Amino acid sequence: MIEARGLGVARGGRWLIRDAGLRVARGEVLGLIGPNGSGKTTLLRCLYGALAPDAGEVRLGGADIGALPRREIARRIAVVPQERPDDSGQRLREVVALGRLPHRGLMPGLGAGGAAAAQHALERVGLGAMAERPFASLSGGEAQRGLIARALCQEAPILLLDEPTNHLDLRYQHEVLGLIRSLGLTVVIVLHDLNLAARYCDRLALLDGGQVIASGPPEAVLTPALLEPVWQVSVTTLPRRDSGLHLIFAERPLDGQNQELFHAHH
Ligand SMILES: Nc1ncnc2c1ncn2[C@@H]1O[C@H](COP(=O)(O)OP(=O)(O)OP(=O)(O)O)[C@@H](O)[C@H]1O
Repeated sequence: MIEARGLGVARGGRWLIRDAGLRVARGEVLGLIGPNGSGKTTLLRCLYGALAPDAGEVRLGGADIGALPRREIARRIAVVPQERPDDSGQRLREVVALGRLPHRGLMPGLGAGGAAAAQHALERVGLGAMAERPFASLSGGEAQRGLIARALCQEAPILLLDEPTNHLDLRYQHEVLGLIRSLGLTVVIVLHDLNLAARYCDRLALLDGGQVIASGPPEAVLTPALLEPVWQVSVTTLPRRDSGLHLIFAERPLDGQNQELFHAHH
């Protein structure tokens, strides 16, 4: 449904992304993982046409995204970016309702359907009671959930998210990722927390130095052999009771304390 082939982005004589390829099937949740500066945001921006690649192409439903009008892309792809929008004194419900823009006709005004969609999206992220709050007054986590509500309100079949759990406490990390999974959308999500990636993604793509160095199901990508050279930490994988795996990190090769923790789980 969305596919990148041979993507390259160059800046200042350096490839930020090099020969990157990925394919996301309909209804699949793909996690983009990789260390700081590995090119995750750059790749994501190419996927929604915000950045034109210097090599390769992104295909959306078979068409080159570079040839599609912005409004058409917005009907098909909703984005939760890393940065908060510039504050223009809007209330939360107004920011969320902006998600309806690609569905509006030429007539101004949101209409009752749009207002109901905004309220419904706010309730899904647990912010139903805060609709009238100025967006600027929200905490980091509330604002983040507000931007997710804006994307849900857009009702696009593809959802791209850049570190959506950044400001969220533990409860909302799981609630929001559980919600995203339950929507049945095609999702590409940048995640720093590899345990969340293991739990909520169908497949992972591992970026390092602008290249996709591994991709596949979490069990195939989250291995000590792949992760340790990339992050320069020691990695231990533990099976989870409910299937899947859990990772433990240490600065050095396993010391006595981590060995004890490991054995306590077995
Ligand atoms: N316009 C630009 N000009 C030069 N270098 C850039 C530009 N934009 C990004 N970069 C560099 O490209 C590399 C990849 O950046 P990117 O933001 O895609 O990484 P990331 O994996 O999302 O990182 P993080 O985990 O820190 O958010 C970084 O080294 C960054 O400094």
